[in-house]
Amino acid sequence: MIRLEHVTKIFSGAPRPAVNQLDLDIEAGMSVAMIGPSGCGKTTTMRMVNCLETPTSGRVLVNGRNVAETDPRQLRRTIGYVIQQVGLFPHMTIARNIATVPRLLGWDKARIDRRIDELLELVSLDPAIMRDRLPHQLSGGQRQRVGFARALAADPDIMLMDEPFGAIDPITRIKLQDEFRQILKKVSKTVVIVTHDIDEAIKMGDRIAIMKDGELLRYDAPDAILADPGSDFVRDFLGPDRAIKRLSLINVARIMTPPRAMPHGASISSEANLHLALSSMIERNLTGLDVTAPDGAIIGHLHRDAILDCQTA
Ligand SMILES: Nc1ncnc2c1ncn2[C@@H]1O[C@H](COP(=O)(O)OP(=O)(O)OP(=O)(O)O)[C@@H](O)[C@H]1O
Repeated sequence: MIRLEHVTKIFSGAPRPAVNQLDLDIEAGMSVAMIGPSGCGKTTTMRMVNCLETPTSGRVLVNGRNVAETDPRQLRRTIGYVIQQVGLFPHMTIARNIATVPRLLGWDKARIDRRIDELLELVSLDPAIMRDRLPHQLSGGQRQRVGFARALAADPDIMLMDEPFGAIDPITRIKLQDEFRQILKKVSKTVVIVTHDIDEAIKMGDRIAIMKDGELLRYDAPDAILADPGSDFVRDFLGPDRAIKRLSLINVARIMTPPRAMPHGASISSEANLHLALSSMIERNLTGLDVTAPDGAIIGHLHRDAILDCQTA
């Protein structure tokens, strides 16, 4: 777990602290999305966790140990770090890039080779095609997958991700968010992700930390924040469509009712969210949809009114 205790960071010559008296507890296995206006201290906070910045005062604890008393190189080997521009070594093959930390840890060649293939498959890249390529021979989305695989290589407990999808086109971005979230849940990592995108924060975070001027303004589950922003700043930050945003947190399966005798003829997956379901109904001018299981079988029915009722629940 990660704990920040009264952490303040003042850069020399700066008129005010970049991070001011920050207290934050992140339980093991939890994903936290940090969001806030540019310059509010998100990246500085994250960089203090892996010792790339040192707090002016206060303590940062990782798994109970004060990072100031830990060897920074050793610490960073136990923390995966993914950044926007990926930072792959340009003259090294994809395989060697992924092998960076395992090599530092002295793993034997066979173990490293197995891990490279396993990780490439995990991020949906074909090892036979990708292993020997150089970073410039990959698309931006593929490079981001490799950066993510590299960060996971030595199976760290913690993953720090600073705008990991910032440079990716919107369609690939949504796909990567879905995939990375699934992978991170499967391998149960503690995750801190910095983002500018509130939809990304809602999707990726079990909790959202909203910062302003170096201070933590709100730290709560996405649904709790969307249901009750608590301040004008947070309300404005979430945007005027927060009721619709809330729908993206609820799966169709949660409110579907048994299948109708007469199917609608238009369907949606039980794993889709209500935002998508409502959008699909509006687009097709329908009041309901059949709900299907992954094998295509109709397992339920979703009425538009049930979605609207959800908002008041
Ligand atoms: N190395 C540094 N030296 C001096 N000031 C810095 C340094 N790094 C960051 N700052 C300042 O600290 C404040 C917080 O910066 P930080 O990068 O943490 O913000 P952020 O919330 O991540 O911003 P953005 O969303 O634009 O990336 C800013 O005012 C920034 O100018």
